[in-house]
Amino acid sequence: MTESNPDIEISRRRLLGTVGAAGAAGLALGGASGALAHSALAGSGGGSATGAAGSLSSLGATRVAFDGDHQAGITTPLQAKGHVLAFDLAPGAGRTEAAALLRRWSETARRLMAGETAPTADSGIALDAGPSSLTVTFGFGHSFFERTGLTARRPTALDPLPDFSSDRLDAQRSNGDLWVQIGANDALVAFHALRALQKDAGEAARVRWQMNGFNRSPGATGTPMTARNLMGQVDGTGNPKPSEPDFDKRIFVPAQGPGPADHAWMGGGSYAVVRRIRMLLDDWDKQSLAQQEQVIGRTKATGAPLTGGGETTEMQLDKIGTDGKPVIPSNAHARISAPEQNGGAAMLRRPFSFHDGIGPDGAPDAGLLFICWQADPLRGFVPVQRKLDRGDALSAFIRHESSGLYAVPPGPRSGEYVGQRLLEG
Ligand SMILES: C=CC1=C(C)c2cc3[nH]c(cc4nc(cc5[nH]c(cc1n2)c(C)c5CCC(=O)O)C(CCC(=O)O)=C4C)c(C)c3C=C
Ligand SMILES: [Fe+2]
Repeated sequence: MTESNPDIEISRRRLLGTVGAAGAAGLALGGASGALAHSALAGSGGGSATGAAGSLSSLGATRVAFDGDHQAGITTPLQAKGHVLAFDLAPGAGRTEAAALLRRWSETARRLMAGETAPTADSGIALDAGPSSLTVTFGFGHSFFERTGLTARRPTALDPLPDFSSDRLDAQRSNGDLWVQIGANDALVAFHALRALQKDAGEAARVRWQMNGFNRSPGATGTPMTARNLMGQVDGTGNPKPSEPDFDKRIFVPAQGPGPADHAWMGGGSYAVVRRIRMLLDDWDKQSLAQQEQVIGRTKATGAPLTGGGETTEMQLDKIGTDGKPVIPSNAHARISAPEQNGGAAMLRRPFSFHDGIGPDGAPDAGLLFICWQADPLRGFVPVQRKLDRGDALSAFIRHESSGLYAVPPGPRSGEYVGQRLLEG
């Protein structure tokens, strides 16, 4: 709260009124993990958050913890609104400026995620709203380490992704020194955070690219369910679940090693692969329902495998139909990307949809801001994308237009800033 701004103080009091009976103290969700870790990761966002708190009366009241073992925004349920952006350090800015920036960003994120105003010159955009499940997540790109003289501490997992034959990447909208992901269940809360963080960057860093995304609003469906994408598919079914014994091992870098001591700062962190994937929706919509379902290998209505059952029924990949062909086609997206087809390679997909208007050809510039999380991209995204690149039926309907890989350090301890163990270790 800025003491110099009486308007903001008044609004903070109003906000506490909004929080109401649930009580502000009872709304901080996350605890040790720094984020909600409910099973319905891709479900309707606040659905599981609301369930956890029981008596929440307002979607805006839900709060995700900033401090914790892992940064928020990885296992947090999908939020309705997202901004993802990359910054490059300004010419002349190095490790000192980067450390000061991460300190400012962390202070701002910590406050905004708690439903407070920005530390300096709050814009007022989010006045009256609660934290609305706001999360802010920070990562480092490959180039950050040269800029800051920290190449000895750069993990090999951050080596550039290989080229894929179907890539149509725009370098201006790819990579970057620093990456920020913002998610919230209210568009104004999300934009407020975006403005505050951009102002914090000051002279130290410039926006390289920025993308905006969305998901279904919590409460839009009768019961919380797995998300749908802009092709209309149920998307997220096969995600690893936090309740699975190997979840942490797949998604987070082990707290102790196994790498050299120089890389220990990433213990508890994760790697984010970020891809703007355009959907060729006019071509997709020309396909019959049966054709669309063959492309994925699952039904459109429920997301159940074509081999039968419900959404969470295992796919029977060896089941042969009356025509003598596999019921789930050999080039179906869900078959090719399944962990059992990729030596166990798995990732946590946590995307936003995007729509950036209509192009000159009348086609929507829309698709998926594909964001996936893993302990090691060489055991997650890379082998799966290599295989999809060679023979995915979905390839005819999508185009990878930008790409980034970021080392996302662990969550901060109380009073720490994100990345402190790298920048001051
Ligand atoms: C390299 C990783 C992947 C990319 C890129 C990707 C793009 C992409 N996917 C869909 C839609 C669906 N994907 C589904 C499953 C699925 N996809 C990947 C990986 C990538 N997808 C994985 C690992 C899985 C899970 C496989 C499994 O565990 O069986 C599905 C099916 C439902 C589900 O499990 O989520 C859909 C639908 C789109 C539209 C897209 C690019 C725009
Ligand atoms: Fe997929």
